[in-house]
Amino acid sequence: MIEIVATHAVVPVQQTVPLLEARGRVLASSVHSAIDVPPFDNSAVDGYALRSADSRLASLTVVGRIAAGDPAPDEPLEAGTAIRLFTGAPLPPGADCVVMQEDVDLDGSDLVPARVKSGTLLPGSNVRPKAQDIASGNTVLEAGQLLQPRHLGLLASIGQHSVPVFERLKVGLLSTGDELVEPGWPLQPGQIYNSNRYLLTSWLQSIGCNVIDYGIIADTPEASISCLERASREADLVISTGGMSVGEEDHIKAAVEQLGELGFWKIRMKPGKPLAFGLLGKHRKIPFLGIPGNPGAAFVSSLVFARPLISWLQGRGVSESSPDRRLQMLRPRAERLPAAFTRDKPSIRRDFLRARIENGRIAPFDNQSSGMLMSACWAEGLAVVPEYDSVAEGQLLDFYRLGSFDDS
Ligand SMILES: Nc1nc2c(c(=O)[nH]1)N[C@H]1C(S)=C(S)[C@@H](COP(=O)(O)OP(=O)(O)OC[C@H]3O[C@@H](n4cnc5c(N)ncnc54)[C@H](O)[C@@H]3O)O[C@H]1N2
Ligand code: MOO
Repeated sequence: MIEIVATHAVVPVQQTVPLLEARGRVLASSVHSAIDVPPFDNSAVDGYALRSADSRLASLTVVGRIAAGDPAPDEPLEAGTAIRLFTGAPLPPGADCVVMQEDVDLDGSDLVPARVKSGTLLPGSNVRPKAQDIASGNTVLEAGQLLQPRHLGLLASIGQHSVPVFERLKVGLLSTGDELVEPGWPLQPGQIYNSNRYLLTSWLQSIGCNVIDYGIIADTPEASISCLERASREADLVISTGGMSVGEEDHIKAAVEQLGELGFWKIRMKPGKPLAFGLLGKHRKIPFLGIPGNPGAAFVSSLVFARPLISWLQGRGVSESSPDRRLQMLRPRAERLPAAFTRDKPSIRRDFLRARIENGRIAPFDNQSSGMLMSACWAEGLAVVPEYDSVAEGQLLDFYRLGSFDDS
């Protein structure tokens, strides 16, 4: 899937946004620092700056005071003297260490290093040297980095007030199914509420996408073709839910074939079997992901398939040296944890169980029906039972915490 996308996808367009609007966006070009951080040698503690050789003296004379925010004095510190200073204050020239105030006594302007153990105050003690964190010219972040609060803090530390990011991915979302009704309306016999639209819209927004919501599309070939054709012009990625299976009312697959090409359909995964992937459009080809209608299947397949695809299209990891490395970086990380259950009958599909960790072991939700969302809300993650495998109690399985899909 990613190989096909990599062939057709274009690098997203860049824009510059203020730092406080950049959380969850993807950095469009690498950032180099124009300054040293910290910009000057400064004290790591509240105390007194001195020459380390003078720490053996019985007393030193305190000759001044430097607060954080003050400039360093011009004159070098003379032998036998010390300067009162505070955490973050610049080290005066001539001084090479700072003694903590708890380790000294003060007698008027005389400083007595009463509790300084011999040989412990050395050049550099309690000093944070200039450029300790970042040297001017260093690359601090690579293009393709997903910007989290810590990255914004780093960018602020080098004085950057705006940041180049890729434009938000536009995801066209459509729900199919004549049985679907929006929440807020009464249910008629045979109807159910459209939960996938809310699950997927809010999730897509939470991972930095702009959602173009096409609502509920009637189960007809005409409606499916017309909506997908429009979406292929307006969106960068189209996701549909429902209509992927084998019934006469399932028209999405045929519409994709007519408007572009179907890459694959059906996958040995549970839930999520009728998942489809394709490309829409004759000239500008945009990816299409058909997610099964069952809400539990929509939940699992959006994490397992849509998430890495979206990350790729968002430009994450563009600085990686090869597509394989990039893909590796975009994959969620699994933990290996023992099963608290047994399963005798192997399945021909890879099973993604909605599960919790209880006493360090994987405990799946009782009912794994793909029509259910209670299991998704109860779960802390997805446990993977490989295809053709039975499970013995204590057997180690891959467990993907739900957060691992979004933080990777
Ligand atoms: N004869 C076969 N029938 C089915 C097969 C199969 O292989 N052979 N596969 C089953 C599996 S597995 C799944 S998963 C579903 C997927 O079907 P579709 O993707 O075609 O989805 P629908 O038929 O439209 O709906 C399935 C189910 O989900 C409900 N649904 C649909 N959309 C929503 C929504 N937006 N919000 C809430 N619920 C939704 C719908 O009412 C159905 O109950 O097919 C099996 N059948
Ligand atoms: O693949 Mo379906 O999602 O098992 O119910």
